[in-house]
Amino acid sequence: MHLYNFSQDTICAIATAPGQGGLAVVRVSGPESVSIVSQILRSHKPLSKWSANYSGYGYIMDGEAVLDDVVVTKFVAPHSFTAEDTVEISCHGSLYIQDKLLQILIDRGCRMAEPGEFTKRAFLNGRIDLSQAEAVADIISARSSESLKLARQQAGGEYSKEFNSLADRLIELTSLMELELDFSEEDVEFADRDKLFSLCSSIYQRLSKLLQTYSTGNAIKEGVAVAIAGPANAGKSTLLNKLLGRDRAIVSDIAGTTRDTIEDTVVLDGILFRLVDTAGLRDTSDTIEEIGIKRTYDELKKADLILYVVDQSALDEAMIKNCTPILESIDNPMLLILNKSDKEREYQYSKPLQWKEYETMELSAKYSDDLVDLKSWLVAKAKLPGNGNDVVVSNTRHYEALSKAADALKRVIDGLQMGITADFLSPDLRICIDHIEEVTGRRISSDTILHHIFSHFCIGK
Ligand SMILES: Nc1nc2c(c(=O)[nH]1)N(C=O)[C@@H](CNc1ccc(C(=O)N[C@@H](CCC(=O)O)C(=O)O)cc1)CN2
Ligand SMILES: Nc1nc2c(ncn2[C@@H]2O[C@H](COP(=O)(O)OP(=O)(O)OP(=O)(O)O)[C@@H](O)[C@H]2O)c(=O)[nH]1
Ligand SMILES: [Mg+2]
Repeated sequence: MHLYNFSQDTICAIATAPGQGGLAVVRVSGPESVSIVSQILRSHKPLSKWSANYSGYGYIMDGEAVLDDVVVTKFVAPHSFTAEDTVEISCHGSLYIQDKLLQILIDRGCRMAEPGEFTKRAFLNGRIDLSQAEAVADIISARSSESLKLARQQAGGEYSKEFNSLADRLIELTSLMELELDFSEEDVEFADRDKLFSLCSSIYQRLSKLLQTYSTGNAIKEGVAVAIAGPANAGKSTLLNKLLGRDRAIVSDIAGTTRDTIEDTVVLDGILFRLVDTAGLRDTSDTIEEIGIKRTYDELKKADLILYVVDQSALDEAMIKNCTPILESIDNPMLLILNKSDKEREYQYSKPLQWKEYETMELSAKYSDDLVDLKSWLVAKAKLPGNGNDVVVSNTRHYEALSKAADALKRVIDGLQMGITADFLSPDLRICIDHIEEVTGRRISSDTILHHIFSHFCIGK
């Protein structure tokens, strides 16, 4: 671990959103923060004399002229977000003032921060681990209470503790096994095979359980993708508009109204949904409509949830015949919506509806006031099981690392069952530990991986 491995450079960036605002915050972090800012700050006493965590009023000077009056906060290492000396300048949010202030800081020896560099420093200086650093980015991009909850869980200690303790249990075991290798002549067993087996199995089960939380966890983080599909004229766009609470898509009684996919978001019960209205499925000779229908099939594959809408009043045997193969090809959780419940059925089909196995809901997209049951269905399908405090994996990097860890552990378990000796088991145990430790970054030293993670942050974070 690189505890208090302070960087040499002093970096600066605007931490607030780009553009004009009421205020803007410029952050400066690194060993020269205090001395650089004190050169351009006129205040009741020199910045170097301010106590830690103190905020005070002053003037930023551009040579002899006042650029702006500001509030400055001083943090003293290691008690700051980056664990370095940090100075924050809260100025008026004019674009000119922001640019000029950065320019002055750079002239005095600061370097423009790279995206995520403040958080990267917090990680490199040991204030937070890698999964906590990633959680900072998730907190910033959270758009719903549930995604914020996941991000805050990962930002807190519990998430990392789970993975560090799994790794620690395996490390203890591996050390015992590797001890055996040192005494291989003597044919001793330090690590009891039965205990080893039950420990590996229990960790494997835990990993599998955590991996299962990913699809829902990631959907909550990114927004749950809901495809609205079905035959032309079924009322898909009407349903989209009703769920959004506004007229987003064009509705008409002409079949083939929607040609391209239309996407918009809505938050239901704290969960962000990405609703995708699609081109109605029907045989067509229109080239553009055909492209739209191909997109519908793509959306059906990508969606987390599918609302398959049919006009129950217009259902006849031909339509049932057209829809059945599509319905059968859908693997994702799906709700079959029998729309236009306000309308009488035009055609009494001879056989009972053969779609008994599908979850079905009858409604009127056009005339019902509120689609309470449908909204509850969406929320129930998107919610995570459990009490809300369980560790949930929502980060793709973590998911990949944990999948590899589980694969390696599976090989160990299989090997134990076959009575394989310690020298063949310990490499896979090591691989498993390394992958688990990738999550919290105990085992990440690669600059490429770090660069990849932090370059996705905003500048100033
Ligand atoms: N103005 C401002 N607001 C902000 C941040 C910031 O950096 N500056 N944050 C940035 O993300 C978030 C808060 N995170 C922070 C995390 C740690 C420390 C800090 O100074 N920690 C010290 C002292 C702790 C204490 O006094 O209890 C430490 O950990 O030693 C500050 C902010 C959100 N709001
Ligand atoms: N009576 C009744 N009419 C509805 C209902 N839902 C939609 N409609 C009508 O059905 C027609 C088609 O609605 P749309 O929402 O455009 O249907 P669509 O499935 O998006 O159609 P395409 O985009 O062509 O695939 C419109 O005239 C709507 O007003 C409903 O619940 N009851
Ligand atoms: Mg439509």
